Amino acid sequence: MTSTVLHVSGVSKRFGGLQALSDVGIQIQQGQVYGLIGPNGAGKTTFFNVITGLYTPDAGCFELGGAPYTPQAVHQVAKAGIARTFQNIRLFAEMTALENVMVGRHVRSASGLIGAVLRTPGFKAEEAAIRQRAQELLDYVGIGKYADFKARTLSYGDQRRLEIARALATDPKLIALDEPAAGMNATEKVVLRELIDRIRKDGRTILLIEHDVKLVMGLCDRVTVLDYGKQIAEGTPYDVQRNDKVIEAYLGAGHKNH
Ligand SMILES: Nc1ncnc2c1ncn2[C@@H]1O[C@H](COP(=O)(O)OP(=O)(O)OP(=O)(O)O)[C@@H](O)[C@H]1O
Repeated sequence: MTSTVLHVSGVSKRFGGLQALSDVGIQIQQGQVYGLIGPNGAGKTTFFNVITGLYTPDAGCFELGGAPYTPQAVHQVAKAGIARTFQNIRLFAEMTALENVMVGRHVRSASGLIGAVLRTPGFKAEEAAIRQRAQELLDYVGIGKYADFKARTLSYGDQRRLEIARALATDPKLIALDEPAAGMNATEKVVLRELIDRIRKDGRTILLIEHDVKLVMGLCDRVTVLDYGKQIAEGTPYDVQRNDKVIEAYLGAGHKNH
């Protein structure tokens, strides 16, 4: 039986005179990789930012895990169960890879800030468990041997994998990846694809914005295509690729062909 992890409908967002999103909706089922594609400026990042609480929409209904969900402050979004990565990697550059993942895990910690400041026994035990889990996640994404390296010293591809480990550390209902393959070379993309596939096989649900259409088509169960803020197609990669509006949006005048 499938269950809906994220149900979003009627999302609109205007920036001054620009309608960046008009009545956009998606439904993501448990265990799916769901792709969001579209030419430059189509509204993908805006949609992502609305779902993850960075932008307040002008309209829209949201349900996460079957319950009403209001994407407001970013930390509330993480607590509600959506973890995201960013187009421009956002790691704590001077912290180690392990510490970066531990920060993600603290979203779920019980002893909280007071426990951390007072270093209560409960906090220390929890800290050890968080450390162990963080190491497991680094191993899982394939960079366990870099646990003690500062994040800024890792290669681009490894930094992206570290971001994914940090997102997984929050035990999210949905993991939202914003252009995870951006700037990667062909070999790194293959490794990334394997990793996303593995995350899916382990029962996680993924929303993916990606410019690399080949990657999206190879990975996703369903895809939504945006163009000028409108949803021009939704369906399986097979169907979407053959949709006339999609072909026009990607190849038509005024758009850069990806
Ligand atoms: N904070 C903002 N203020 C004003 N306009 C914005 C803002 N964010 C996005 N826009 C505009 O909204 C439109 C959609 O942009 P968005 O970044 O969501 O597109 P995108 O599909 O993610 O593009 P890209 O593929 O280039 O990342 C663009 O015309 C953009 O200039």
